[in-house]
Amino acid sequence: MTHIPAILLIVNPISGDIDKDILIQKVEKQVLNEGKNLLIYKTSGKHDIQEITSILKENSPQRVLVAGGDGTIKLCVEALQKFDIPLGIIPAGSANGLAVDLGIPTDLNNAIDLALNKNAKPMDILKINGETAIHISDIGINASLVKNYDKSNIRGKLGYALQSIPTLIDFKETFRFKIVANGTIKEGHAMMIAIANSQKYGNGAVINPKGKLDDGKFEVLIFKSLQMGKILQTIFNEIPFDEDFVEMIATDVVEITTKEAIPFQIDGEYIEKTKKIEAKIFSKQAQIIY
Ligand SMILES: Nc1ncnc2c1ncn2[C@@H]1O[C@H](COP(=O)(O)OP(=O)(O)OP(=O)(O)O)[C@@H](O)[C@H]1O
Repeated sequence: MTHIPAILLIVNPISGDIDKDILIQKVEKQVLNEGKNLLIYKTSGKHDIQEITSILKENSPQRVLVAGGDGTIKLCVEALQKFDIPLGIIPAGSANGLAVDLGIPTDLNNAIDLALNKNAKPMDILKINGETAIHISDIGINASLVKNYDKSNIRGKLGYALQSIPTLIDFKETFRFKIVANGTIKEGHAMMIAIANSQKYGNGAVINPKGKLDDGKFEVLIFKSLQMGKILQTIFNEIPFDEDFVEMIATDVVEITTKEAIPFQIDGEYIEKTKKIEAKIFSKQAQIIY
């Protein structure tokens, strides 16, 4: 009996606002045209990593396609850790931070075509306080903005813009930090410290122009300035990144401690206030198609 190669499509039914039935039909059509089998797994939000792992073991798909936002991509990256299978991304979340950063097409047909046909490239993955991180994490003013946005009902760019007002009320002063990286210690005051392997937030704002996804290093970006307006304009992608205004440390491991507990987010998801962050890079842990 000849073996028919399989493609596994992992769909988050609740992420973003794309119609997932149409998405599945489009993927199905292309996969069948290529003479392959399509397996579909819809996430439930519970035990997804275990479920995906057993499908991978049983079916050894040629590639995995994920339709969801950063949270869904992250769980696929975790499930794929022990397998050498490429992961293609079909942006179907609300913000799609990593997909924007990787330049994945927003057009559904083009994204599917790329995910099914292009070769994968290795990508470094971060562990931050024990959590897998695939995009940009930070403490300070942006994490505070993410927290306020999560609590509000207005989505999208306007939602973020509106939350800049309560964020500025909450977050008026710099915080004291200590960074240990590359065998050196740096201390000072900052409005925000980001940990980034890639370059851009989901709105396209470049905050880490030197970020490379496969160099075994990530960047710690210290936004020291008290010019709050300029920081927010950078985050909102209204002004270009100004190197003079941000200090950058390239490293493979970092410990950041702060005097007080500071708002903290990983990949657009608010975690909690924290006083200590430990981050480490794991070189070329994922095979991503982009
Ligand atoms: N069937 C489901 N019901 C409820 N929650 C789910 C389900 N499937 C997945 N989830 C949850 O969805 C979250 C991931 O969503 P994801 O980040 O991919 O989308 P998003 O929030 O719309 O996009 P983005 O991160 O781009 O803003 C995870 O917390 C996961 O547990």
